[in-house]
Amino acid sequence: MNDRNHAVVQTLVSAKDVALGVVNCAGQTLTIMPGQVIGLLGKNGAGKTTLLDGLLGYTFLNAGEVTVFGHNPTELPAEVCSQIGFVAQQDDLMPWLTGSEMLAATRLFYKHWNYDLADRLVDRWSVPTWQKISEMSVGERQKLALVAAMAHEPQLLVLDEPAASLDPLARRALISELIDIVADGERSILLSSHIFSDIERVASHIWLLEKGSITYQGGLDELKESVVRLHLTRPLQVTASLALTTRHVIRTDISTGRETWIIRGWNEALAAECAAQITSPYQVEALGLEDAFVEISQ
Ligand SMILES: Nc1ncnc2c1ncn2[C@@H]1O[C@H](COP(=O)(O)OP(=O)(O)OP(=O)(O)O)[C@@H](O)[C@H]1O
Repeated sequence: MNDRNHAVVQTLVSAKDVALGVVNCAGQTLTIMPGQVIGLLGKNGAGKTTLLDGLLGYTFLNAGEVTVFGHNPTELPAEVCSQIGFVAQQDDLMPWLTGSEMLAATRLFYKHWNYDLADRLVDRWSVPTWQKISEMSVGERQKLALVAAMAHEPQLLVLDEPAASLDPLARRALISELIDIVADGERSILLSSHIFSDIERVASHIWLLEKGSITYQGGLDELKESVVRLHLTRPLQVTASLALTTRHVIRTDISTGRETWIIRGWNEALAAECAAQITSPYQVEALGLEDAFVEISQ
């Protein structure tokens, strides 16, 4: 097998030039590789759910091409479907079944079902499996949907805001399960969430969706390091023009005696330019993921 074939086999999901609904990723290729945990971030209405639906073949694309395990996602063979676990933002559980009946029905679709894992998750999350789904709370339904998506140990787990209705204990349990899932480097997770502390705990990579377009695809740490606040003392004294730096300033706050630049694309070259040319005191403030997202999205 040559390197090119090897790369194709290894890529779990590839999405090129995808357009559907508000999503327009013309000129962009998104990939999910084994072992990656991708946090999909974006404001309300950015198109996260739309993109996930397109990647999994639940919605037809207007343009572009997606492959999932090398197949068109609208025509996935059964053995590929069994390698995918999905929890939708709004669950589609059958309300007339009890939790146990629902899990029993779900496992009929899979050759592999880890009974111990399902029992452990039900126990850990105190899912009332004897109750009818229609009588469960929103959080209990979300936990049941997670058990159903995880018990067949899929190679690709796709979660659309999986923790939105979970209490902090259940959320922590979910994150530790997700960390265990990817520990062997073989399985991958794509999850959208507005809970940035969760994303920071579990994600290796980030897809940042802004108004339907991916504006960042890369490592979590690299994203955090690329957005800084530069706090400058006024009046600002520079020895030459800061052409490179100022091109990357996305916002400026000015108050008495202080000036703050929000810089996107911070790197060694910009740091060196500032160090060489700004003679008045200044500090560089590194940001957490949530602050970086807020600054980028304003
Ligand atoms: N069923 C639908 N019918 C018509 N338009 C829709 C539908 N679902 C989504 N949209 C449109 O697509 C846009 C993106 O919605 P989507 O659910 O993908 O956003 P999102 O990033 O997941 O948002 P949120 O963070 O609020 O879940 C919405 O603003 C809406 O205009």
